[in-house]
Amino acid sequence: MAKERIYEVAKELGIDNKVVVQKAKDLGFDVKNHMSSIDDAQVKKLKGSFQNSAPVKKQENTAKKSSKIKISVSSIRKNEKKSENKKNNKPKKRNNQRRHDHSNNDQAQKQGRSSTNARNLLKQFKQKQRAEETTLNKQTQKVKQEYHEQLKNPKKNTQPNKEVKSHQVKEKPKAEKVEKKTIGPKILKPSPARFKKNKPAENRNNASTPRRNNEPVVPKVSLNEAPKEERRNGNGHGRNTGKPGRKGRNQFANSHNDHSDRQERKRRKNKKRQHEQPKKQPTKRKERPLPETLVYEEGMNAQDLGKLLHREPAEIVKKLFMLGVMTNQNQSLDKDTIELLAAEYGIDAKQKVHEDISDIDKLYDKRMKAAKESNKQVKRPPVVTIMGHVDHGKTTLLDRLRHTHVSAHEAGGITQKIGAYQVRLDDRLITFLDTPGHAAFSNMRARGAEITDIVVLVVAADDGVMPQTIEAIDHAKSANVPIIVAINKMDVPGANPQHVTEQLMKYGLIPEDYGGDTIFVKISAKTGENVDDLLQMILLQADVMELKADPTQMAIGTVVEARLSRGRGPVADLLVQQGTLNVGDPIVVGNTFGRVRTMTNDRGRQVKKATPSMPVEITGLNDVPESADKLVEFEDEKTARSVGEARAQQALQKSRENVQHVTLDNLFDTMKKENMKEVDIVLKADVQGSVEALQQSLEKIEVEGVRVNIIHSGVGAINESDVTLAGASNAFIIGFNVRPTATAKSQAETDGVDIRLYSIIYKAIDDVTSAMKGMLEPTYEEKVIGNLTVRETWKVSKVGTIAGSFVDKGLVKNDAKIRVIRDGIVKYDGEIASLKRYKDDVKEVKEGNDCGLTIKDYNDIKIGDEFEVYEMQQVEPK
Ligand SMILES: Nc1nc2c(ncn2[C@@H]2O[C@H](COP(=O)(O)OP(=O)(O)OP(=O)(O)O)[C@@H](O)[C@H]2O)c(=O)[nH]1
Repeated sequence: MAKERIYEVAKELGIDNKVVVQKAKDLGFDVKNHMSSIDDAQVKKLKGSFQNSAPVKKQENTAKKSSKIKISVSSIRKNEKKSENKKNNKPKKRNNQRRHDHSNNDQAQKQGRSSTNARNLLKQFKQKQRAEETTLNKQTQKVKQEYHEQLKNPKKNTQPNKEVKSHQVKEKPKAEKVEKKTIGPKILKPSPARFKKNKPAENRNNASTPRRNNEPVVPKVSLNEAPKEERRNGNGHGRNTGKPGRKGRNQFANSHNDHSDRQERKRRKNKKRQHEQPKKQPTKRKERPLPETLVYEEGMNAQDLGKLLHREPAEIVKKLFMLGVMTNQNQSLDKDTIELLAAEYGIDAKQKVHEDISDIDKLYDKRMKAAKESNKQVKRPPVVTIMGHVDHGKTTLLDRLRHTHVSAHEAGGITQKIGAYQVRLDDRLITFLDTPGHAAFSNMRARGAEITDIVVLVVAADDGVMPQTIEAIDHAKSANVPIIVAINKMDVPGANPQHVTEQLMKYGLIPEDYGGDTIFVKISAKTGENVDDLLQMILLQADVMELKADPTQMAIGTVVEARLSRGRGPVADLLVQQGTLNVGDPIVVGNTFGRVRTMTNDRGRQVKKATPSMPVEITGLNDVPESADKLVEFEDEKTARSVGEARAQQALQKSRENVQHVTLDNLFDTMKKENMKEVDIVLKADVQGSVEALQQSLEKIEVEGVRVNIIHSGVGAINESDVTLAGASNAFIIGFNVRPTATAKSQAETDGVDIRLYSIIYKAIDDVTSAMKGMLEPTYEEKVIGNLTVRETWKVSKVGTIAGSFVDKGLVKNDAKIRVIRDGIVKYDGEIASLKRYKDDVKEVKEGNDCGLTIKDYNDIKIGDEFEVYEMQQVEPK
């Protein structure tokens, strides 16, 4: 049996689905909605039931349609009404009339007239609608004309009628928009596409008429086309009032909806995609082979080790668990555990050695060593220091060299005081340090700078060997620097070079003529006699020493002098020792850092680079370094900065700590700690005989392979030079029947140099021997500080006997020692346990006061006992 669905029946009848469904339900059919099916009989019955009512429905529909039209028309009229003056009641009446007609029609529909009537009715409505449209157009035309007039004469028509005003209000935004678009030179013609899309009617109208500036083209169009637009838009059948605000709101709502819809769609899509795609399994780390050696750092955790071993941290944790170490991935592991783990994996473990880049001394030494092993080494100029006794002609010699051998060869060269300068001889350079004397030399040495290759010892031929000559010899020897003797003032009539030579031979400087290896040159700094020979000899000595450097590596050097310049900031005169220093290089100098900003040579010329042994003055450091500070070039400024800052911090820390020099007291410990093979001593005595006697005795001392080495000995008071030398050589000073000068004493205190003074030779020898054997015990002496008498005693349980005493003489201290004397016999010798004055614990009680005291482990105190209070005081060795 054929079945039909309700909606099919409704379609056939031209009736609304809902009505048909309801009817079917009324007829008792089992239907739920318009999709429910009914059999033929039911179809017939249903259709039959609509025999009479169907036309009514159709009529209803028509009525609905007409009502829609009516709404449309009424809404237009409503708009119109707004724009028109409300005083005009005529249209209202007409409307009322129409409404009346319409209600009549409705009534007729309700009374169930035929479909023909309905169609007629519809026709009537359409006619009316057209008629109304015509009226509306006429009115619009009128408004348009008024609007034109107003635009042409805006001032004249200051009081437009309400109708016009209403239209203006309605169209204002558009008009403004257009005016903005059309006025002014910058206005561009709107794109045809957009124009067409937004205002098709306008486009059509404007096609024939050329547009002029300020011509209200758009208002004309919009006014004309407004109703058409409304219809065309079909926005709620004329419900579009044309109000920009509302339209805007709708647009916003729509766009908002669009946006949220889009988001919603996107979200759903993503969700779907997520759903579709099976969850990605975490990719398993590729199994890579274990390293041969595990280079670890203490404190690494399972994650760090996992990275090194190419294993999952979880696996490491598991392995450790199996080894009995309970840990998690982030827990730091100790050395043993890491090595155990490495053993479990069957690989070697090696702890990473941290290189402290802030230790520039190490870096300096490393580069120095690398340069010496380099095959890119080239000859470098020797660095010379001139030493000698006062007034023997050091400065004169330096000046002569500077003026003759610098100016003569370098055009326009006037030497600059930059701590060092270079002289030229036969196209070879020699660098002279501009600070003569052994003090500066030893100061540099004391600070670890050994920049001098050759010492020129100036001895005046008319004066001979003097104390400072000897000091200079000792300083040079101590630094292992070869000496070239320049016997000066040869022009002076009383010059006796032979005598000088003989004197110097006593100090181990044997000329080649006498079978030695020391070069002697007889010169006159004043006249310049043989000065070239001296230079030749220096170069010869340099050749013997094979002084070379590698200019290709990163630069290292040493500061000769440094100062703060007013306009240029910190300035350092330095000597490049290895590599080449360039302008712009990041450097660390001592505890300062920076970039080489400018570089000036000894002739005051700006240079771009400095090669080995070349003295230059540089700027660009953040602070003033000290002389003898080391310069080390770095790859980048960042590292240089961090190293410099770290060093400055360390220096600050160090300055707070006391630097310990070798003293007789710590000699044994130092010997053991520093694995010393020689104990260096500076020896000073009142007479040469004592010096020799002491020197011989001291040099005979030998304790477990360690010997005494007298680095300098002399007659006279201990002076600053002795202290400097001792400080630089980590030696101590022995003075026999001599005293240090005031300045030497204070310098020794500052530098921590130990000075021992003796008047008995064997005592000095004993002390040194004992110190070397580690047996030099400090000597103590008993010193009685007070006497007391016991006047009262109290026995207190847990405390013992308290002796109420009176201080007869001196004082009593709570940490002093005490003797109990009864009838002249010492009854007990011990320590004070507590000391009180009244009820308070006190540190000391002075003469004429009462006090209460207890004695450690002794309670047999009686009234009338005497106490002798004493201290053990260290006695300075005499
Ligand atoms: N006749 C003569 N006089 C010289 C010679 N060399 C130096 N003099 C003089 O000796 C004096 C001292 O010379 P300096 O060069 O100042 O001696 P110095 O060693 O530098 O002295 P200090 O700086 O005090 O350590 C000056 O008057 C010089 O003119 C020389 O070769 N012949």
